[in-house]
Amino acid sequence: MDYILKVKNLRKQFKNFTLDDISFKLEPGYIMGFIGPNGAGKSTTIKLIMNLLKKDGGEINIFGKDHVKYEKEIKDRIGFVYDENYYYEDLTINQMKNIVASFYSRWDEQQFNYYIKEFDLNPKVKIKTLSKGMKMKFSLAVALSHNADLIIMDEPTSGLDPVFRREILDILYNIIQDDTKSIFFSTHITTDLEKIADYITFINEGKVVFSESKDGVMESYAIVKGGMDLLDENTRKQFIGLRETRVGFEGLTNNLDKIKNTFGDKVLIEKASLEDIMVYSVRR
Ligand SMILES: Nc1ncnc2c1ncn2[C@@H]1O[C@H](COP(=O)(O)OP(=O)(O)OP(=O)(O)O)[C@@H](O)[C@H]1O
Repeated sequence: MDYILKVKNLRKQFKNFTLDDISFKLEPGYIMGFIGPNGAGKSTTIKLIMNLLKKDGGEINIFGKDHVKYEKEIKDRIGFVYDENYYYEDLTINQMKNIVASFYSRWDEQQFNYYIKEFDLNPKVKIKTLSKGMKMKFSLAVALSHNADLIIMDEPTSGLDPVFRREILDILYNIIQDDTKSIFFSTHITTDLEKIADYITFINEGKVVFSESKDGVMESYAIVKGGMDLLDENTRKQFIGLRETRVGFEGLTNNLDKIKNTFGDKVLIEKASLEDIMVYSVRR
């Protein structure tokens, strides 16, 4: 199997945080969402993949090659959107584009002009006058205009209105249709991932909780609702996370058979959303 992105046993140690043994793989033609609470290590992982930070251990292969040894060649094929973009604020969109375009061997001017128009950006205005959302649109236009085979984005939809977010999701979905390109992006907007992601990698406190197909995840987790009288020391342990109120409890499980055995039809079982899975897993 050829992977576009392969991260194996990745480690990075900061003074107060350790990214520990992170592994996941992404094949061509798929979208992987990268989720986790604030401070889980998502941006750190993305910076390590992009070699903006030096890893302490593990392997990162992109297009089958080591990401440091072949950095230049690899980055030519990556469309990167990052939350702290490093643009020259005094330049106009067009001037900045001319600089950025020179770094890419497969820059597509026509494509860029298409996106600038589509995203309602005026190429003559200075970067510093752009709103947060407009800057993100500019970054996206650049990332999508050099025929990248892998698009890596750190929270690309934060600060974007719902209409434009939907438009971006459609664009991303279209990009992977030829089965040769892949997209890896972090987000807190889990409903976006429910719409377009094929795989979900969930990290918490620097560790991978799971990295699986979205359908597999959505099938294996469920929300269980019932009366407080059903909970005791033993039954509590069957849940990944629990929320208790005066009227009853809601719990997350990934072992429905066991839950059905224990509670029979005394509980109500509902589908879990990605947000449920994240919230209950984090607040054990
Ligand atoms: N350069 C650094 N030096 C020391 N600690 C760092 C550094 N960069 C990040 N950290 C720490 O690493 C942890 C993970 O941060 P990171 O930015 O990767 O999280 P995140 O999952 O992207 O969070 P968010 O959702 O809030 O963006 C945090 O505790 C942060 O303080």
